Amino acid sequence: MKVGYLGPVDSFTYSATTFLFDKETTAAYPTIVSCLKNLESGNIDYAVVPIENSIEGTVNQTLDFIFHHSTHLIQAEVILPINQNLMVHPNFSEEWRGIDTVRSHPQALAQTQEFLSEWLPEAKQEVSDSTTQAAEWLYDNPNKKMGAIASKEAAVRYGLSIVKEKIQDIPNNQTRFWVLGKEALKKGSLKKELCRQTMTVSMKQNQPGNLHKILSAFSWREIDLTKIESRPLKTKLGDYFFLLDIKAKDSFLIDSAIQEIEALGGTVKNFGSYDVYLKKI
Ligand SMILES: O=C(O)C(=O)C[C@]1(C(=O)O)C=C[C@@H](O)C=C1
Repeated sequence: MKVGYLGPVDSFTYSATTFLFDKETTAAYPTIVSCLKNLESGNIDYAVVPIENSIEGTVNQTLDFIFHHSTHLIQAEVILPINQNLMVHPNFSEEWRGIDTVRSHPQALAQTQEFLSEWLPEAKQEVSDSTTQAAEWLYDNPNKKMGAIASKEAAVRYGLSIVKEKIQDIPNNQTRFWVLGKEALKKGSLKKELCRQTMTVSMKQNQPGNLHKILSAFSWREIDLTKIESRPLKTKLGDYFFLLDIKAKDSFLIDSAIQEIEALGGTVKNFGSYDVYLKKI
């Protein structure tokens, strides 16, 4: 079995991956899309990718790829506490306030905007494919007056100095990661938090009451929606699909809600029913 993830080693996605899988089975990919494409082409059996953060919200790259291209289902979810750290090359640990650029994954930059605007208001913000990739870049460029935002583990791996820890805008920062694959994945040894089902719904055209009709199919059956979000369909301005997360209890009730939505002209795409696991620090 081979499990792909957004790497390199010590990215937050790596931490979510090794919570469920042996390190020996894992393979790092440089971007979310390359990881998901390798799943589609059969080079790996599962892909682990971030989907949502408590500060910055949905990871659109992940959602869009799954909606438009994926033939796999979500088989599990891991929720991970996320502590972001500002690190520099040890050459600059005394004068870190003078760094002119901070690099990280866009999600990590977004999670630390309050810190950056207070402590490094003049520094440029540059994006990297993952937090660890930014740390690796600092290691490769010891003479640049730059900082990276990444995990503690990444700082240790690349011999960088953490100058401020836990710099995310809220203390209880968490990210959800989805494990996609063809085969069901049950981790009997781990306590699951809940079962979730995720689907998208799109309606043929914008008509009054469309969203109300979708929601009422769930509400009168007392099905608990935990998230709803709209994303562009990428057809033309004003066309959207809706992403729905549901607390999965009774699959018969959910199936009948889907039938009702389809009878109303909606197109439903099932992303999967899966167990959710919480990793504690
Ligand atoms: O860059 C990483 O380390 C990742 O695993 C990606 C990612 C994300 O895309 O949300 C994962 C968790 C954090 O929210 C920040 C970055």
